[in-house]
Amino acid sequence: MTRSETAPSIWATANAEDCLSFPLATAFPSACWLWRYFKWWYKKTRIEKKSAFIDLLCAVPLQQIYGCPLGGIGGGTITRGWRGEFCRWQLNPGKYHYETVITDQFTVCLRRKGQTVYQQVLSVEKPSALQGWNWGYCGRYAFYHALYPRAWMVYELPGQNVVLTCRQISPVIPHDYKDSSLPVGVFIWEVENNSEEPVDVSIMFTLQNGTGTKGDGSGGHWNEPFALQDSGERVAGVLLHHCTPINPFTFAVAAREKAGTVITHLTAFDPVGSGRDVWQDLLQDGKLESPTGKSKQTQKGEVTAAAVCASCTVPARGHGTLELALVWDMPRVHFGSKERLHLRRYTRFFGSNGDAAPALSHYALTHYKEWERKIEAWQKPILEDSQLPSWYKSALFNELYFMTDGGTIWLDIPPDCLPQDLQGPGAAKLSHLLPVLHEYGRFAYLEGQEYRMYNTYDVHFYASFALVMLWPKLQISLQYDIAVTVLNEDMQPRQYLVCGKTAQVKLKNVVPHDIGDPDDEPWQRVNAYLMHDTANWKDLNLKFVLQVYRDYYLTHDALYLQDMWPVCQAVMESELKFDTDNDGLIENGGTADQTYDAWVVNGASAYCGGLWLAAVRMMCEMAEVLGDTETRQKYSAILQKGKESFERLLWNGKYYNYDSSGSSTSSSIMSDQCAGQWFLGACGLDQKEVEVFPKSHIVSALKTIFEKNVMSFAGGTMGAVNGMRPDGVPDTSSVQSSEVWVGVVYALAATMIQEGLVQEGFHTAEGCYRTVWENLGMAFQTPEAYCEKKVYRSLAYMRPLSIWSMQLALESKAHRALSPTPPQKNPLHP
Ligand SMILES: C[C@H](CCC(=O)O)[C@H]1CC[C@H]2[C@@H]3[C@H](O)C[C@@H]4C[C@H](O[C@@H]5O[C@H](CO)[C@@H](O)[C@H](O)[C@H]5O)CC[C@]4(C)[C@H]3CC[C@]12C
Repeated sequence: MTRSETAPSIWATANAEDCLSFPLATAFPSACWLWRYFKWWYKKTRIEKKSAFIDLLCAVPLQQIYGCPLGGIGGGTITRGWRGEFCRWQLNPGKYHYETVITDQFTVCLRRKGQTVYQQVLSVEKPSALQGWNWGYCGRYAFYHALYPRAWMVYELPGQNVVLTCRQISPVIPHDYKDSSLPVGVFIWEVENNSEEPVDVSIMFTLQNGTGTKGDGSGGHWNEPFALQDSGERVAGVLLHHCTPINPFTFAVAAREKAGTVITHLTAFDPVGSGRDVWQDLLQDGKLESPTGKSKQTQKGEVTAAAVCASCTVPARGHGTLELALVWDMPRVHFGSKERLHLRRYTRFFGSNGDAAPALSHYALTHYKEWERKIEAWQKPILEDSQLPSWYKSALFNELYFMTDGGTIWLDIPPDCLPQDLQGPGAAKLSHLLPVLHEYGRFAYLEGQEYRMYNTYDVHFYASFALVMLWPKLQISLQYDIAVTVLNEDMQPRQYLVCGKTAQVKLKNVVPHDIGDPDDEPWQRVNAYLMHDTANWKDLNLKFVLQVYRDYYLTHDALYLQDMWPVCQAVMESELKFDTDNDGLIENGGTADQTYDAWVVNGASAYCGGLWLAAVRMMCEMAEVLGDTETRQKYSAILQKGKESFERLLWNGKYYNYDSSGSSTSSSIMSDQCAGQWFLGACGLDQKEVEVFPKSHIVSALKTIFEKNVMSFAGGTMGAVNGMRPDGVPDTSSVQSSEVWVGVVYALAATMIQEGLVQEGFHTAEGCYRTVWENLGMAFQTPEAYCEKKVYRSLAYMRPLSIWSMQLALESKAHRALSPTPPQKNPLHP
């Protein structure tokens, strides 16, 4: 199959064998750390029989096969490959299973003058299973395009003068909090008959009862046909009940019946056998037998599948449409601990009894046109902007796949059920917590498919732009959840793996690293990350304050600001303790005590010091809005002192030094040194009258980064390396200083755009996009990091969602150009 180069689409060339996942050997010289990790890993995986939240001994193998995932937000996802396969499954929240289920296919049957003339599985595979089917479609006649949340597959049927286009649509719609939560995807097949005679066209959708795991053969699964008529619209298909003890679910394969369209089915067939029965059934008359009644329950060791077929006649030189859908209804979920039952968001609209698959199918097939209209209205202005390069349009929308395919869960919190973690003292202090959670639910996504922690906060800081710009209520809800955990503590002691010291899991008045592991009980037990004790991290608290103000600026939600204000004060009080010499600037502690968790930083630092000053500035701003004069005065004084210290300790005439420790790498050029300015700019707090960092210094630092970290690295074609020595050689003092972090690069590009270095910003970001989506073939699995020489780390990662901050920067610039208004005007609410 060919992936068309017509932008925006995706294209991959690299061989998986050329690429190395993060080699464990890079963890040396810390043999003690390795030993502690191994002991912990052994206990977790071999004794407790659970999986490790980061499994360094068992990385996910790179497969350059992925395309656009199916499904809305937080109801589970099924990713299809660009060859059309169903290959990545996340139905149990936050847990991935990477397996192509060969039974899951679309097959086309063409009939002319009452004779079947062509019947073909639309797959290039030639598997050993289902030998009775006609496999091996010639990939040269197929084309794939993806622009999330939609994808298009075009099949030119050889020798038939017929072209099929399958439009795959998932309900991922900005500012929509209902349809966006639905666990559905539709496949709209457009048939173009370019021949001089009519043709009968059938599209058969086959699906295995299960996701390709051992559970498919555990017995007790069964299928049944269904039809649902409502408001004059009828859909029909087969339900596949997957009856596991934990998180049972029902698939529906469905099609829309309308004048001229016939829907037929086969309730059950054996996907492990030759498949001849189903093949012959279709071949005979382009329809399936359509038996009534339920199938038998499967026996242990037996697997079952079903088929649904939609058929119509397309006139000579005419056009026809067949509409199919896939639905998965897993309304009630347990996380790995199995302690509590949770309801998914969509149960609010479709019930939680596990019988919603017919209604969901009906809804999807009768609403997809509206979804398409809304998606088009959202994407069109960006796609039609001739100033923007094609690669950017592809990157902006396609990186959004992680919003659903980040192990995402969106829970409903009904008014009559209060989760235990909301019954503590923290929750009581937040007056609008419950109204927000009841109205918009609870949202969590993984740090990465390989780093299984929900809402990793130092990383979400970057990704949060996508959430606040597209689903602001989910960002507000997430922030409320973080605020609750700030006010709570977990006194359980545990040993941290990197330093070996024992300390409690969570301190009061500090922001947690993450909200928990989906294989445990997230929200109830936070801080799944046990590499470092993050109570000492310097960035987490600041990132909370920065997001609170940014969210307020973009949403104008005054109740949110009021609720968050005491929490901001509490975390800033904790943070003030890190200003050990009382110079108005915090100091790092000589460990890797921030998001670069393997890059040691000591004393004042450009990254954390810059975030600190930005947060102090925002404290002044919030105090002003809330009329808290005392606090404003307190933080204004700190800001004055801190600004002076920052410039004195770190400014070297060209850029801000990495840190002030005077070590051999203190003068390294960090690509992320302007992170504080990035947030200030996003909130309109970068104007001359209110600037924290002198404009000339920021511009000079960004130009230096562009010259050194971008243009002197890999010929300027791979984005910005995290750390560069002033002589143009990457800083190899730590594993992470010589990496490129895709999400950091997109944030850097946004900062450049904010500061008027627009060409530089696009050039910088383009390097990452082309490296990941084109050269490394990592479409729909953008990693956290890669090195110059084809080493990558942590596939399918949260941080690259920061690309949406580039979009915010562009919108702000356009808004300012149109109306040079006073500072602090918000582009989302002009
Ligand atoms: C302990 C080693 C250092 C030994 C020494 O200096 O003597 C560490 C060297 C490399 C580390 C691993 C590597 O950095 C990748 C993983 C990072 C992961 O943390 C998440 O990743 C984000 C950064 O990419 C971070 O922002 C986020 O907050 C984290 O959740 C933790 C596991 C790593 C495998 C890490 C483990 C320690 C090293 C081996």
